[in-house]
Amino acid sequence: MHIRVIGAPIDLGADRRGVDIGPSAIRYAGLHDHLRALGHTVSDFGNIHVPQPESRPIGSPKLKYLDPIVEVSEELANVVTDALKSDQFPLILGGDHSMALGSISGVANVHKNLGIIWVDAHGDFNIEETSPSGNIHGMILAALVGQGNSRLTHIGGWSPKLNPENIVIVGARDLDPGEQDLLRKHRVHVYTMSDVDRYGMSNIMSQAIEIAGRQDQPIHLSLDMDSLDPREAPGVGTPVRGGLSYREAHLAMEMVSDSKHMVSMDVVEVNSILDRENATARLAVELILSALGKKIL
Ligand SMILES: NC(=[NH2+])NCCC[C@H](N)C(=O)O
Ligand SMILES: [Mn+2]
Ligand SMILES: [Mn+2]
Repeated sequence: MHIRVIGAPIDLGADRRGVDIGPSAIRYAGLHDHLRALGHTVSDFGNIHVPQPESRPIGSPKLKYLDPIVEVSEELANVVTDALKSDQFPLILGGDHSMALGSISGVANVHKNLGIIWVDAHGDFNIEETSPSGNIHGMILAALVGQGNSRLTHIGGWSPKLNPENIVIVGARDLDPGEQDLLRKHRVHVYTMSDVDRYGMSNIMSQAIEIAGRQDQPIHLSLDMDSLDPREAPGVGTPVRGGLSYREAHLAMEMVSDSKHMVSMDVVEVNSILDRENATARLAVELILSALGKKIL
């Protein structure tokens, strides 16, 4: 496979600075060499341009940095669409999760019935009215199904990008009250950490792949590193206790790889300022490799 690495050093969607270094930290952890050792060819687009928060007004406290986030999303969507049209597999490195608005919009330009596996402690299904923070990284999935501010929903001039019934969230353990109502109302499939505890990751992922990949649908995998337990992934801005174990996360990635449905992937929320000796970035590389075909034997 030809993998196109695309950096999205965005921290406009989250409160804490440090995720803007994520793409660099993940590259520094040896991403390209490891991918090549797996037999892939790799090219690197570099990073898309993201304005510094200090250089732009924050705007409404309910939708912080809306203008620059929309600009970045438009650009990222185009870069991702171009990669897919050149038969390349886009691997997008964040940045906070707001970058998935651009990446998934770009994939949706090419794949009309797209399934999503969203591995995350959070639902990222808030709208302006339900968000406790005004941080846009917590609103991205809702925007992609056409809910919320019309500038977020209409990246590329069209909406909705996703059918909520094609979305599966795995690893959820911190959902805001209004966000829970929205997830139920739109019938998004949510596997919480208690589901993972009860049924095991193997069962959960078989179901997730069946739902997101039904009728041979392509799957986009969005991996938020805060899905992992903070003991494994300390370098994230919004850590929540009780997350995925090291092996549960690897198994999830291995099963997505085996499904052969995945057409694109993002890895987000690596916060290098909060990380310990790049451990979270190194774990991100390991999980990318499992998702892209690495086998123990
Ligand atoms: N991508 C993330 N880490 N999202 C965290 C979202 C936290 C919270 N639900 C909010 O809306 O602010
Ligand atoms: Mn997230
Ligand atoms: Mn999260």
